Amino acid sequence: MAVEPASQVSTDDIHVPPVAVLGGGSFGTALASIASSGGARVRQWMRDATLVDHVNTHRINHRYLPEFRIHPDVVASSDLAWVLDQAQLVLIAIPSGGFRQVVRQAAPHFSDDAILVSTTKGIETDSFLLMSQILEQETGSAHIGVLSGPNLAAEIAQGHLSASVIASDDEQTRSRVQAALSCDHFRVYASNDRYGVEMGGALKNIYAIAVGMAAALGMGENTRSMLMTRALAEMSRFAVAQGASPMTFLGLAGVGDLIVTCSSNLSRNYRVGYAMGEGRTLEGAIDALGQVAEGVNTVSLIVKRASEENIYMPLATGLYRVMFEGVAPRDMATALMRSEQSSDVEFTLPREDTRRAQQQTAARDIPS
Ligand SMILES: NC(=O)C1=CN([C@@H]2O[C@H](COP(=O)(O)OP(=O)(O)OC[C@H]3O[C@@H](n4cnc5c(N)ncnc54)[C@H](OP(=O)(O)O)[C@@H]3O)[C@@H](O)[C@H]2O)C=CC1
Ligand SMILES: O=C(CO)COP(=O)(O)O
Repeated sequence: MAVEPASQVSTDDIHVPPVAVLGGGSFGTALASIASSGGARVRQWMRDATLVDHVNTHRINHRYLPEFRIHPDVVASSDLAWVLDQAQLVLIAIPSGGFRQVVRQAAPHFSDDAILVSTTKGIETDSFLLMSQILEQETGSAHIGVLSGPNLAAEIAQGHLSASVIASDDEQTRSRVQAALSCDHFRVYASNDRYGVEMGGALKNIYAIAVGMAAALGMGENTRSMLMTRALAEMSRFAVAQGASPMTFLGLAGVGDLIVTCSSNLSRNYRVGYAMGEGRTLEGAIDALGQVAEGVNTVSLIVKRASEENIYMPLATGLYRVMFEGVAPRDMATALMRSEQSSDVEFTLPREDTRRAQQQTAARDIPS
């Protein structure tokens, strides 16, 4: 059970709506302190009672964010009903594998009209649903949003200036989250493309694995740039085919998040790729990480869906074959470099136009 610090007991004079954070990992921990710094009553749920005691006693989440001093007013608890009591904003930072189960447990305790926000960058395996769609299914709430952007938890914890996107069709959700999470070092932008923002967050993890692998193999900066730019083309091609706005991929939740996860050793997805590039097996890389890298599951789901819907995703497909079918990364790189010529920005020169031009050239070149 939670231990309430003295500063938490009297919150009657605080008019900022109470916040609940579900998840005791690195991102949930960073977000709880941000919300608390804005003056909200913040309660953070984590399932492990030992970690709860440690957080409340030492103000450190030694398991997930050991260098970070948690805001004095955040109270951790493993009592879900108590954490959610009167909460007007609920931030859910649970990996996609456990997301639905936690939402099901929590749903009976959500306050009427509470704003429910997923911060999770993954896809549910069996249903291919994004986390906000699970929230919709499980609660029927009209106040659902997604928070996504270039937000390495460890950097937020260090106070580095960072920005994110709250995406929702619901204006109240957007403005309440902007108010609750904005502070001197964290800035929240708004979007109404919930699907695009959420899909961007899930997809970029795939390419962080690919770039991590290429880095371990000694790639140059030209290579990194090529991979990231073509990754952006693939991500937007896939998401737009599913209904997202292409413009979203120009923003923080698209190219912004892609840049940070493909550039930093703090990204767990990048680290899985790097470990595989050094010669570890996938299982070895995951074990060495000891945390969730959502991209490992996402790449399988996306490659399957892209194949079913005939969406051209050579990088994701190549990565899948390296990760799960034992193809050597260098052989895959060569195959990709030698594959069919394509257009640069497909929204200006569609791939079909390039292909047609190639066919015409080939026909013209055939000697009669
Ligand atoms: N870390 C980051 O930099 C960022 C992460 N995200 C996203 O946030 C999501 C959460 O990530 P993050 O906080 O980093 O995760 P971590 O891996 O740091 O921690 C995961 C947390 O979720 C808990 N958890 C896992 N499964 C369950 C379950 N079935 N029931 C209850 N609790 C569970 C874990 O509890 P236990 O310790 O008991 O296993 C732990 O508290 C991910 O989808 C990630 O993509 C988004 C932006 C940045
Ligand atoms: O999403 C993230 C940063 O925006 C965190 O990425 P990882 O899950 O790869 O650590």
